Amino acid sequence: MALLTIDGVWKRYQDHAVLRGVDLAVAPHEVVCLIGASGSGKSTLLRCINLLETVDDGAIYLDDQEITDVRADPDEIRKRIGIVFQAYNLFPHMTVLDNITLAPRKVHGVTPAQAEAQARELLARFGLADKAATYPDRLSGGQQQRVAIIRALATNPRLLLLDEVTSALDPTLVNEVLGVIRELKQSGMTMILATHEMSFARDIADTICFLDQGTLVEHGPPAQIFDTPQNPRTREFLYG
Ligand SMILES: Nc1ncnc2c1ncn2[C@@H]1O[C@H](COP(=O)(O)OP(=O)(O)OP(=O)(O)O)[C@@H](O)[C@H]1O
Repeated sequence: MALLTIDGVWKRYQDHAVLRGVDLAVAPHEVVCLIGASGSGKSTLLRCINLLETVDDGAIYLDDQEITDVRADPDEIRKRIGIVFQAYNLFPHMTVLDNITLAPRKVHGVTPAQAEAQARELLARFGLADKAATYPDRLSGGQQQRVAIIRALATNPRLLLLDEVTSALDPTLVNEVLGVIRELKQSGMTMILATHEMSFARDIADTICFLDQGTLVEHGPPAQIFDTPQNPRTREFLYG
């Protein structure tokens, strides 16, 4: 059974259709990478899944519950779907620990002691145990992005969405964030990533989805999409 099902999703801004009937099923523990030119709709699709955008047509299901239903509670859904952006968006006036525990405490009713214990466990797991009391501006970009990923994990999401999480980083810092993503894959986390890094996508994805002007043109295992793309638009995008 799919963990996430995207069923005929359309998104329009004014008259411009940014997503055109996207269908996709994501299995538990699957890692999906969205690739495609700038403006093809990768971020918009992630934002629709996290309910940061409303869909105009179609539906999205998480564990068979329609999350795009108007009666669904966005806060409850977002507890189950973490999202991390290119710009880490940490709160500058809060320590690392407070950034991580904020949502579990304030939105999800976890006790401060429980939230702190879990945050410290995650910090230790990702090599940042000594940064709990540090403010974001004292951290490198790679460390800030790792904290942002930990913050998204702090509500124990079923699914993690990662939108170009290495694009703002100095190349030397990219690997530490990619390492975190690899470790999450090993631990069985279901993830959907939007990325421009083809070698990373090939390395980490179970499934590559190629989006072109809002249409999911082709999807399949990395070897199939990169070595034997079936659609001429995929070939054009990958090999010019
Ligand atoms: N709030 C908005 N209002 C109007 N148009 C928007 C809005 N958000 C996105 N768009 C448009 O939707 C299209 C898809 O954008 P989106 O950011 O999803 O693409 P993307 O594939 O993630 O691009 P990139 O790789 O550059 O991040 C673009 O044409 C963009 O200009």
